[in-house]
Amino acid sequence: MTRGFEIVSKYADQGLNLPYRATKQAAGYDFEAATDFTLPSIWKLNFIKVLWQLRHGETATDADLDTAAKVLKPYLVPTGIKAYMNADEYLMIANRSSNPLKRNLVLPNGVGVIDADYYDNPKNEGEIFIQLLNFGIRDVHIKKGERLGQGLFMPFLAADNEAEVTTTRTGGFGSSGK
Ligand SMILES: O=c1ccn([C@H]2C[C@H](O)[C@@H](COP(=O)(O)OP(=O)(O)OP(=O)(O)O)O2)c(=O)[nH]1
Ligand SMILES: [Mg+2]
Repeated sequence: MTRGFEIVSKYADQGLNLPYRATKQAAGYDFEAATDFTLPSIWKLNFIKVLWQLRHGETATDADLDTAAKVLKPYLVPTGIKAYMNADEYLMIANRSSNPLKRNLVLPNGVGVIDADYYDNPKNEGEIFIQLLNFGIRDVHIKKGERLGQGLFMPFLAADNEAEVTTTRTGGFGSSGK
């Protein structure tokens, strides 16, 4: 076992496809969405707020801003996939170049880094999520099976004289603290 992909147990009977390379020499394994998913436009509420303000001369309340904040954030789109790899490797998640052009979707984290110790973590079994932000003016409806992004297995190097790291990964997305 060197590196590869598996389906997360809770998706076992959902007919998911493992990530795959679309052409002979493609570097990235394309990941599909595990479920239908809606990515709200980050502008929508802002437009409504501004129009409301222009028409009625009222400023937005804190409650309005809280509602807007729910939409103005990146979403974690589930893939139902986990990846195993050697200890000196990681899986880089990159956007598909067609996503910004065709669907106004960007990876707000630039690239995603899937650590080798994320695999089978106790919190979510190592499920990989693709973080996406919809900068278009309309909501984007993703269908199960649509390709969201690509994963590239990469080697990494460690620095000299590094203090021994003893912390075990328990999850992702801020699990190791601030
Ligand atoms: O696009 C991404 C990025 C990360 N992850 C998962 C795998 C990764 O191993 C873990 C932690 O990612 P990272 O170290 O980049 O985020 P963090 O904010 O430092 O979280 P943590 O404190 O859990 O390390 O979250 C994803 O599923 N998708
Ligand atoms: Mg981290």
